[in-house]
Amino acid sequence: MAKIISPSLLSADFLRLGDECQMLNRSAAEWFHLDVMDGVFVPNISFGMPVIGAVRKMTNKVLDAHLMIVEPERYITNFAKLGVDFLTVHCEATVHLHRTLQAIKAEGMRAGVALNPSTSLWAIEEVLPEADMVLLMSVNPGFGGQKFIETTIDKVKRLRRMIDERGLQTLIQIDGGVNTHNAKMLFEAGCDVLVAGNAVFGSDDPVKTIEELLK
Ligand SMILES: O=C(CO)[C@@H](O)[C@H](O)COP(=O)(O)O
Ligand SMILES: [Fe+2]
Repeated sequence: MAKIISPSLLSADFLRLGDECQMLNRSAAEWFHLDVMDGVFVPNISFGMPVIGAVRKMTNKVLDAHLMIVEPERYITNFAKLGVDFLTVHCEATVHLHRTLQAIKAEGMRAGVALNPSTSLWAIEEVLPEADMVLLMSVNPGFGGQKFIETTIDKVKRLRRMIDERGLQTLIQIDGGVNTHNAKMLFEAGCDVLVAGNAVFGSDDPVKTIEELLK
C-alpha cells in the first residue's frame, strides 16, 4: 500500500501561489491536489485551467485534479493537455461513468472516481476495475476546513476489502477534514493517499505538518 500526502491548494495563499508550490516541492508531499468547482455540482467556485497550467510550470510532482463539476467528460482533453496526472470525477456528476473513466485513460491520464459522503460504495462496484483511484469524500464537497465525518472510516475499511478481494491495485484517497490527529488511523484503515488542505496551509510550518501526517 502507498502512503502519500496530497496537499489541497484550495487552502493556499493564492497571492503567493508560486511560493506555496516551491514550499511543497521542498516537502515530503508527493502529489498536489487541485480542487476544481463549478458552482453547480457544489455551492462554490474555485479555479480552473489557467491556474492548473501555472501550477504545472512550478512542479514535476503528481498533479491530482479533483473535478467537482457537472458532466466532467466535457473537459477531459483540456486537463490532459495541461499535464494533469490523475483526473478524478464524481460518480454523481457523470451519467456514463464507465465511458468517462475510459476516456480519461485514453488521454494518457490515470482515472479516479469520487463519492460524496451519502453515496454508497455499490455505486462504483461495477467500474472498480476501470478506476486507478477511488476518492472518498469525508466532508460534503465544496469547501476546505470542514469537520471530518467519522463514518467514513468504516467506508474506507469496506472499500479496502472490496479492492483486495478483487485483487485490484486501485488506490484509496480520502479528502476532507484530514489532520495530524486522524492521519495515522486513516492510513491504518487502508487509505493510500490523504488530501489535506487546512491542516497543511493553516499550520505555522506546513513542511513539518506534512512530515507529521506521514508519521
Ligand atoms: O475537495 C475538497 C473540498 O470539496 C477538499 O480537497 C478540501 O480542499 C480539503 O480541505 P480540508 O478539509 O483538508 O481543509
Ligand atoms: Fe478535493
